[in-house]
Amino acid sequence: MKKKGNLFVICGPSGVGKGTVCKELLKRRPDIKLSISATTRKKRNGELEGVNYYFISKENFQDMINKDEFWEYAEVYGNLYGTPKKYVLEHINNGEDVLLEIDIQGALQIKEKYPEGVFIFILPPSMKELRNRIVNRGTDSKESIEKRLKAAFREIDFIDKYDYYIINDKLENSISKLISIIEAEKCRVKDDIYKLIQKYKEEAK
Ligand SMILES: Nc1nc2c(ncn2[C@@H]2O[C@H](COP(=O)(O)OP(=O)(O)O)[C@@H](O)[C@H]2O)c(=O)[nH]1
Ligand SMILES: Nc1ncnc2c1ncn2[C@@H]1O[C@H](COP(=O)(O)OP(=O)(O)O)[C@@H](O)[C@H]1O
Repeated sequence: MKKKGNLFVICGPSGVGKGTVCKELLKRRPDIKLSISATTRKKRNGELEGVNYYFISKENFQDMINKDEFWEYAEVYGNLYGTPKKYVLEHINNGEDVLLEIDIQGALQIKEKYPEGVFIFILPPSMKELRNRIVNRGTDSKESIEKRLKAAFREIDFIDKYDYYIINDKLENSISKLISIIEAEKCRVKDDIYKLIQKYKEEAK
């Protein structure tokens, strides 16, 4: 059986820089596969279909739920978001590492189904800076910003569900930390190590 790839799940409050960190990571590590989620949220200026999300109608989203095509899905800030199951499982089973950028409700569902996933929480340097980042991004209404900031406190309370945290202060440092986590996980002693040990034993015969 082929060695499975790792699953990395990135979470954190809106505006903390998850998208920015993931984008930068993938530039440096094109070997990592990013799962593109489906959402019923409206496309923001500059976002692209099939790059940021698959932007679909509520009816199509429901259709995907009915066909059991999501690995997880949740309602976040009034819109539906889901991880298409096929892409993720195909790549993991093919030995490739997969990155998910999802909310806490989704992360908890994945943790149930796939506890060997690596759960990483991105924290802001301060709540003041978090607000600045959401405001300066310029993509959200005042109401949407308040919704996101309130949710930030609720999400932070789940920190004990995660394996790692990264304070996204300087982007460069955050990327280095994330790459260190990814590399460390590749060296974790897991079931597949026994096959290698067996091979060593065979060689020594
Ligand atoms: N459960 C779940 N959450 C998702 C998925 N895709 C994105 N999200 C989360 O939905 C939230 C809103 O994302 P988005 O609309 O891009 O807004 P932003 O976080 O303000 O940039 C974020 O917490 C994302 O991590 C998904 O497939 N499943
Ligand atoms: N390390 C950082 N330092 C300063 N600004 C950042 C950093 N990371 C991201 N940003 C900025 O913060 C804003 C929110 O980032 P974004 O990636 O959209 O967050 P999220 O995906 O978590 O909602 C963007 O304007 C982005 O350029």
